[in-house]
Amino acid sequence: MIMAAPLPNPCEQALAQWCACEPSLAAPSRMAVAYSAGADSTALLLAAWQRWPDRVVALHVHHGLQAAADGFESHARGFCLQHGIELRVTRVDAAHAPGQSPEDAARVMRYLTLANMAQQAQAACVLLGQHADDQAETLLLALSRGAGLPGLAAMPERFERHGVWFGRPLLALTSQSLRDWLRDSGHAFVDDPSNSDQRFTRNRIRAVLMPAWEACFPGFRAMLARSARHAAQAQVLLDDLARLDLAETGSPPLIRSLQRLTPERQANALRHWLRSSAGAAASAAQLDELLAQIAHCNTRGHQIRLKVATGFVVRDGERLRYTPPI
Ligand SMILES: Nc1ncnc2c1ncn2[C@@H]1O[C@H](COP(=O)(O)OP(=O)(O)OP(=O)(O)O)[C@@H](O)[C@H]1O
Repeated sequence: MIMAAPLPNPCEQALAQWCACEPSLAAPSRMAVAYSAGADSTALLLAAWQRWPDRVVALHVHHGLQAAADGFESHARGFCLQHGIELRVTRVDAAHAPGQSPEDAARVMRYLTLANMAQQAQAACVLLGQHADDQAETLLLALSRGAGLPGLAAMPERFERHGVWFGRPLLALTSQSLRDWLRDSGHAFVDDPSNSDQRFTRNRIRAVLMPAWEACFPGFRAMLARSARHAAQAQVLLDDLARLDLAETGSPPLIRSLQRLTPERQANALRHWLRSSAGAAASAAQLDELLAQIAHCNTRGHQIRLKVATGFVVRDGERLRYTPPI
């Protein structure tokens, strides 16, 4: 009897291509995979384990608040035991701040926890399982919220957070291709029940918008990914321009120097200053108001005090200053 050859895991090629752009990861001493026990990170974990058999560590974050979290952890333990993959688990309880959604709080806590675990494991990088559908959803979500370029750039293939490198090697693969491979190869994974909860905007985009786009524009995911890359490139240029302008205005910026820039360049420089010095994201309305205040700041007595993010931008003599919340 002729045995069918095992199907190749599509993540293996995607991982090889991603690594080819990362010469520093040609021979990592340790590599971490953020493993939720869901479909995507399961396929990714198996590809990473195939590539670096003795150097992969799976990192699982147990979200204590979620009812199904115990089940995810026990599945993750069983799966890693079965394959001889080292697994590390950390339990977190991410309480959300007023005005912050529970999902955002959980995401922020997850990245911090993954970074800490990766440092303890001395891993060169943490690989994440987001794919082309996630990227398309992120872009559609950004468009629906009127996002600027940083939002339209969607998710980068690599980024640094909390002193640790994170990578997304699967951004060109569709969710369906990963699930088909897992099913055909007989690998088990868990489905997070909250992924089908229609109260979440992202889930409505997945259930309603994505099939409609696919019906009108087959293969639209690759096109959206291309748009996101264009936006990311343009954002790099805007960041370069902001750094040049802030070198002229000083940081914190001199009000008179800001006034010499066009309003668009002022807004770009201020956004960059607030983000890089205080981690503060100004809304479009807040920036408009700040630009109007700067334009009218022509006398010694002109005060500026504007709420931006959770703190205030104030006039401090000749300069602006950001005061974070106490
Ligand atoms: N609890 C967790 N522990 C470790 N990593 C996680 C966890 N939740 C998510 N991740 C990582 O973040 C990526 C994106 O998270 P997201 O919530 O979109 O995925 P998921 O549906 O929970 O899981 P998967 O992407 O594996 O199907 C995952 O692919 C995985 O790499």
